[in-house]
Amino acid sequence: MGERIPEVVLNSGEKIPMLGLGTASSPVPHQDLLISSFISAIETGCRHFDTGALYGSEAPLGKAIAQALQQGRVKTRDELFITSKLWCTNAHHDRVLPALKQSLQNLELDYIDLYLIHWPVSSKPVEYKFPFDKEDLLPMDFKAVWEAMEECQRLGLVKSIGVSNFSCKKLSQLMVNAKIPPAVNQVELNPAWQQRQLRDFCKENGILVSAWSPLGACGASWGSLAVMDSPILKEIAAAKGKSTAQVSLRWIYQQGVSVIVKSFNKERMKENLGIFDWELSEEELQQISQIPQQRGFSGELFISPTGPYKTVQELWDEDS
Ligand SMILES: NC(=O)C1=CN([C@@H]2O[C@H](COP(=O)(O)OP(=O)(O)OC[C@H]3O[C@@H](n4cnc5c(N)ncnc54)[C@H](OP(=O)(O)O)[C@@H]3O)[C@@H](O)[C@H]2O)C=CC1
Ligand SMILES: O=C[C@H](O)[C@@H](O)[C@@H](O)[C@H](O)C(=O)O
Repeated sequence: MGERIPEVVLNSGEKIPMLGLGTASSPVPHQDLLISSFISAIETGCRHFDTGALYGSEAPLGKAIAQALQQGRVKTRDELFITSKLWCTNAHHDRVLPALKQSLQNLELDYIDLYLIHWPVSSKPVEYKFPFDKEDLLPMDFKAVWEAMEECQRLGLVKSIGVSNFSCKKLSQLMVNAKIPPAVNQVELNPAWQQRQLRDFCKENGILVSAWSPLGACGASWGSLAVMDSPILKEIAAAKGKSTAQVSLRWIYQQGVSVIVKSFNKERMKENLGIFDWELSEEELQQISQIPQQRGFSGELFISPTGPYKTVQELWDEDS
């Protein structure tokens, strides 16, 4: 068992580990590699796993969980925190529950801990394909989709519900009719994209912000080295005898944001867990606040002349 990972209590009353293993990778590796990576993550002490209908990692994660329980690496399923996400094609009132049941079947689980609306956009309920055809993009009926998400929680199939890639404005629109507030908003967040306005808004509304691409997705086609090559982060890392990745992950955690970091390498998994027994000083935090800000994932994928968002400004609402 590695470093004890701190937990916080969500507005649902459920606890969430403040660091989780991201499982998205493109292309999707062989299922056996994914299963062994997830077993390794459990061995290093990771208990929070982030997947989604989009990722192709639900089934191997389910197999890794079953193996870990059978091998006694975790005593009960309740020790784990499993997040999955509703994809755009199923972001329609009557398709939410069937989509969740499909994810539960893939994961071989009776419930998941957190279910997120993946993007604030629906698409025609055609057979799943990715990349999707932009003419299939549709406005999301926040009220109807969120009512269906709330029903999933009331049925006990999910412990907490939330969103991903929602701006302050879109969160406000969703919360107008919400009977259950979103517990989490999972967004791109790292020292090169600090999302201060969104963090302040979510804190005021009791919503936990969770950071995706905390290392700038340095391995993804659309990712960047803005984090891993940051002179400020590298200088702080050298002075503290930590890695640049650890400084980035620690900075995120020290903002009260949970971290979803992907690594399929056991040594780097261990490295990423080593962020809870030291801290960044006020001076170091001040230095990091000076890092030039640039969103990594533009969201162009969801922009269409016939879609709900015709510009990235309409998607992100100028959050910074
Ligand atoms: N809600 C959403 O829309 C989105 C959610 N996500 C979630 O967030 C997760 C993490 O974000 P992701 O975009 O994957 O990118 P990350 O910022 O987590 O970076 C992952 C990359 O960093 C490498 N890496 C990991 N640890 C280290 C380290 N200590 N030192 C150097 N390199 C390291 C990994 O390589 P290696 O594996 O070889 O270690 C991988 O190539 C995703 O897997 C997914 O679960 C991601 C994007 C969007
Ligand atoms: O949607 C497809 C795009 O790759 C982008 O959405 C992904 O980064 C996805 O959000 C994820 O969760 O990894």
